[in-house]
Amino acid sequence: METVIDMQGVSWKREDRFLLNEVNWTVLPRQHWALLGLNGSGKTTLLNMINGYLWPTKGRIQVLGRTLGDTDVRHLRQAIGWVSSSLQDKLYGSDTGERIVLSGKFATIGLYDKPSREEVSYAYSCMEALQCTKLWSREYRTCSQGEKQKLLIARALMANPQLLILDEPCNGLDLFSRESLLSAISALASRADTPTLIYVTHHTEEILPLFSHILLLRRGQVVQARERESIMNAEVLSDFFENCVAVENHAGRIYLRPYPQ
Ligand SMILES: Nc1ncnc2c1ncn2[C@@H]1O[C@H](COP(=O)(O)OP(=O)(O)OP(=O)(O)O)[C@@H](O)[C@H]1O
Repeated sequence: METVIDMQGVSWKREDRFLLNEVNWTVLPRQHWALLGLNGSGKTTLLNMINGYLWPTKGRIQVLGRTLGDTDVRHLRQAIGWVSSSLQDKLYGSDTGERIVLSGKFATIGLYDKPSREEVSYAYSCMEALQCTKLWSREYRTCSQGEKQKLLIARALMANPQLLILDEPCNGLDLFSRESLLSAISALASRADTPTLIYVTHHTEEILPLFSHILLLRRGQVVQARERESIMNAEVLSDFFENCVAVENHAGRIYLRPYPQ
């Protein structure tokens, strides 16, 4: 079985400091992973490696069966959707939801080619997957943060990726927009043709039960990379955060409280 991601002994050193240190991580088909780490733990650095934007100082990386260094990364990137909020401000505010999503097919900012009828219908189905078809004719600049995130994910689906990285998608969302986005992600994951999902976050309660595995990253090192059940408990999470935390489980989601010593 072809691995989705396979990192072995991956390190990245800058200015005498290891920003990633001996990272081993294997993602298999039909797994969905959450990547949990505090600010500065190395999550973005890791994603940059997976997408071939950074080169490891040491170690080997395979993504979708292709070894980085041995493959055309531009080709590889077409099979990876990387949704991060940094893209939000680059898109044209006057474009409609339809055009924003369709532009994902061509990986362009703005739409320059006339899409076929099939492409338009596929764009609609991507928006259905994200429960945001009501944004079809809406100007992008009039969308809320949560609506923009849904459009960006639908846009990434337009290229039919095998791997979809959701990079802190709930940042800046209020409680209800966050729940609406998480519910859309949950619906997306339940579809038969869903790509492998990697969900990057600082917050355990965003890690929906659909994420079968969790990688805990701290100061550039993998602390744990295992099934969610063996990670989402007070003992492992207190050890990981180096602070005592109490956990509350609501519908399979884990809410943390700092625990007075
Ligand atoms: N090009 C670089 N040169 C030197 N240090 C860097 C470089 N890029 C990142 N760093 C440092 O590496 C560490 C990890 O950064 P990274 O952005 O990967 O963390 P992160 O987990 O994504 O953080 P956040 O959750 O805040 O986005 C940080 O201390 C950062 O300052």
